Amino acid sequence: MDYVALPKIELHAHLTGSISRKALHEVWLRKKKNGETDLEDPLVIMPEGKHDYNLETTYIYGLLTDEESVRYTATSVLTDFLNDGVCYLELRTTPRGTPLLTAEAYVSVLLSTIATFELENPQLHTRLILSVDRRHTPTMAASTLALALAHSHEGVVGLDLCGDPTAKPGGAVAAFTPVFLEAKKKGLGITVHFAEAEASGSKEELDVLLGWQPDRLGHVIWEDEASKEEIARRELCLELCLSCNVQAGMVRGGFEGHHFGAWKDIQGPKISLGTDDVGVFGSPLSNEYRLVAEHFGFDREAICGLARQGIEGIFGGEIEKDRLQSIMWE
Ligand SMILES: CNc1ncnc2c1ncn2[C@@H]1O[C@H](COP(=O)(O)O)[C@@H](O)[C@H]1O
Repeated sequence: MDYVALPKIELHAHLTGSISRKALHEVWLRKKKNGETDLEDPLVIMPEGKHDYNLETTYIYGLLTDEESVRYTATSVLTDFLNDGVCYLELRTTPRGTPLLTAEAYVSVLLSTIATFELENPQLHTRLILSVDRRHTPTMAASTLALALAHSHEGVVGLDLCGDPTAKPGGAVAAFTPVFLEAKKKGLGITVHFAEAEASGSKEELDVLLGWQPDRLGHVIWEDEASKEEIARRELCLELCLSCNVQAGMVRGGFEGHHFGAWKDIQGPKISLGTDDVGVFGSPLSNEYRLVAEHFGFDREAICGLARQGIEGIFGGEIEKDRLQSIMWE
C-alpha cells in the first residue's frame, strides 16, 4: 500500500519539533553568513538519533528569533506534511516573544504563512492550535487564550496543554482551569496531553483535565481504569504517537506493546495517529500508518478506516469534515 498517497489527517504535531534538521541548518547557514548567530550548527547539536525535545526546543527558540526564519521554517514544515500526503493538519505551537517579535506577531506570522501556503497548495488545509505550557503561570495561559480568541477567525481552532510532564504535578494544573473552561465556553476545541508520563498520570490531575471537557486527548499512557472507562463513555478522540512514544522510551514493549493495540479494540474512542515532533523523531505520518500495518496486522481497508477515524475529531468545522469525507480513501 502507498502510505504517502493515502490522504491523512495530522492532529498532534508541535510546530517547533516538526522542523527538519535540514531546514534548521539552512536558517543557521544564512544567519552565520550574515554574522547574526553564535550558535553551533544544528546538525552538530541535534545529530540523527538524538531525541530530547526540551533541549532541542531551547536551541531552536534561540535560532528562530525573526520573522524570516519563522516564516521559512513554518513553510518547510507545511511542505513536508504536504509531501507526505497530509490533507488536513492542525499544527500546535506555544506563542512566544523574541527580542525581534512579540508573541502576537509570532502568531500573526504563522497565520499569514499558512494562508499563503494554502493559496498555492489548496490540497492541504492547516489550522493552528495554541499551546499552554505546563510551566506557564495562569497569567501567561490567559494571554495565550486571548491570542487564540483574537485570531479564531483566521485559523486558530483550539487550545492545548503541553510541556514538561513533571511540572505542576498532583492536580496543580488546576491553576489553568478557568482558562480552559473559558476557552471551551468561547467555542475553541480543547486538547490536552493526558497521562503522557507517570508524573502527569495522577488521579487528581486526570480528574482536573477531564473536568475541562476536552474534545481530544494526546498520548493517554498512564491513565487509570476509571479514566479509561470515562474516555470510552465520552467517545473522545485519542491522538496516539507511536514512534515518539517508543523512541523516547515513554512506553515499554516496542511497537507491539504500544497502547494503540489496546485502544484499537475499545468501542467508543476514535484514534488519530500523530507524529508529535517529526523533526526530532524522524518518522513521518505515512510511516506511522506503515508501522500500524506491520505491527498490528492492519490491511488496506483497516488502514483507510483508521485514517478516517480522525475526521470527527478535527476542530476545523463541518464543511472541512465534509471535504475530508469525500477525499479520504474508504
Ligand atoms: C512527548 N512529546 C511532548 N510532550 C509534551 N510537550 C511537548 C512534546 N513535544 C513538544 N512539546 C512541547 O512543544 C514545545 C515546542 O514547540 P512549540 O514552541 O510549541 O512549537 C515544547 O516546549 C514542549 O512544551
